[in-house]
Amino acid sequence: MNSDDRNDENELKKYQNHEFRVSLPSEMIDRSKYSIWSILKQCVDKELYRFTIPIVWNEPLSMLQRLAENMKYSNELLDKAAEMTSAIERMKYVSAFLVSSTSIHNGRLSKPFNPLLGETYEFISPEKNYRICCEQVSHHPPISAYYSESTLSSKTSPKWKYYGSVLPHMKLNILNASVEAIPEGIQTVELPENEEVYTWHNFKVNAHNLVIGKLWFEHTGKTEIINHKLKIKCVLEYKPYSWFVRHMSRCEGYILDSNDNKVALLYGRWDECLFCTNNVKSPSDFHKRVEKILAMDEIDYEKIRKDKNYSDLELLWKANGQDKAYENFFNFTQFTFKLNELHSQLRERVVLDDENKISIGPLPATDSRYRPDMRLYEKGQIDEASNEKHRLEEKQREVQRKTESGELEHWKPLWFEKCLHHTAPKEETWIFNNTYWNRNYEKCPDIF
Ligand SMILES: CC(C)CCC[C@@H](C)[C@H]1CC[C@H]2[C@@H]3CC=C4C[C@@H](O)CC[C@]4(C)[C@H]3CC[C@]12C
Repeated sequence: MNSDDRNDENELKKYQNHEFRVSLPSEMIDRSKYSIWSILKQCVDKELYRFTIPIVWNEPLSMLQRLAENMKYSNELLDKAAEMTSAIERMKYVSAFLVSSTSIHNGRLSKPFNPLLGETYEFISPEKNYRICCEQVSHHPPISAYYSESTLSSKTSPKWKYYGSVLPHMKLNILNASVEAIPEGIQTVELPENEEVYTWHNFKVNAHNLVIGKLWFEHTGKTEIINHKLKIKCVLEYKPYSWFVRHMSRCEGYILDSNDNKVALLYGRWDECLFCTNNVKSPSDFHKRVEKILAMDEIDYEKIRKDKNYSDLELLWKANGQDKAYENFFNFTQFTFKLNELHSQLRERVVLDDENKISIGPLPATDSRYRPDMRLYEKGQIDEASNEKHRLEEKQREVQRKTESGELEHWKPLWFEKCLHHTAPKEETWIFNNTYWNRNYEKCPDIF
């Protein structure tokens, strides 16, 4: 072993043992003086991304980092999906993964920073069992693409892949003072060992009470997860809050086999837990029994497992109750704090993992963690952050002008390519070209 190897080993240990920060450098400021409505109401019939919303309504993360957050329960649920021997069971865990990814955004009443064109973000889980790479591939309209994979492999390919793109259309509803964000774009999970491809579209998000009262967000709508190989489907619905029923965040659904027969029922809360039963005879009885569980002050999952009234119930997913949200820190959790931390191993050098497969750092200059405006905002330097944000947007506009006048070549994303989806008919998507992890950043643009 030469000294370089030893150094690598030490660096890797440092990465693995790195104690991530447990809060942000500064608490968020009081927003009550900044009316968001006075700005939003000018945006009727226009796409909201064309308007500058005061920076105090932002959270110190970019949309790319928000997408990386969807990974929080991936090793629990996608690993499990990949391990199941029955396709119906696999579908259950892919569905639970979608629900778990919604839970992460609960209570996050701020707008993430709009990524600059060419901005990237990578996150390798500290346990090193998955990695994700995101890129802002279009500016107007804003499109963020992401690709993630398990770094555990089954034979030669990763155990699972999860990728897609998001274009958040924001629509304003003047009458009830709400904003609706409709994410366009197809999301895919692949389980290579079973040669299965699952796709779906994300739920929309409604922001209520923008004028008076307490701002709150709600995910609603219906979606279908399709296993294209076996034609198995899961239909999932997030119910809007209704004053009459007074139920929040309810999520219900069912799984259909290839002959369109219901083979399983799902019910739960997208911010808390998801239950399932194979007894499809009486959905209303199933819903009632789960409602009883949800009504408990503190759900005792251990007790439920042993209770014979619930013997047919399967708990597919529950939120990690220990990871509490910090109200003074934009409702971030401990997991969220990690996302924008720029620790030395990410900055300085290449570190290889035990099998010399995964290199950790250095980051390209386009990584969201290097965004100066977000860094200032995180420290509570609001005015400086706002000026920097303005400077970056101006810089981006200048490049755009030069592109339009032909002075500069048209920008092509570096790590993703737009094409037709290989499995879902007629859908356009962005596919990862698998070159990012070679860490050759020569072509990275200067955006910050
Ligand atoms: C008026 C202001 C405060 C409105 C802010 C709207 C914000 C909260 C909206 C706009 C776009 C939305 C995002 C659109 C798409 C996705 C992808 C999905 O997989 C998880 C939710 C997520 C990440 C949404 C989270 C909430 C979101 C960021």
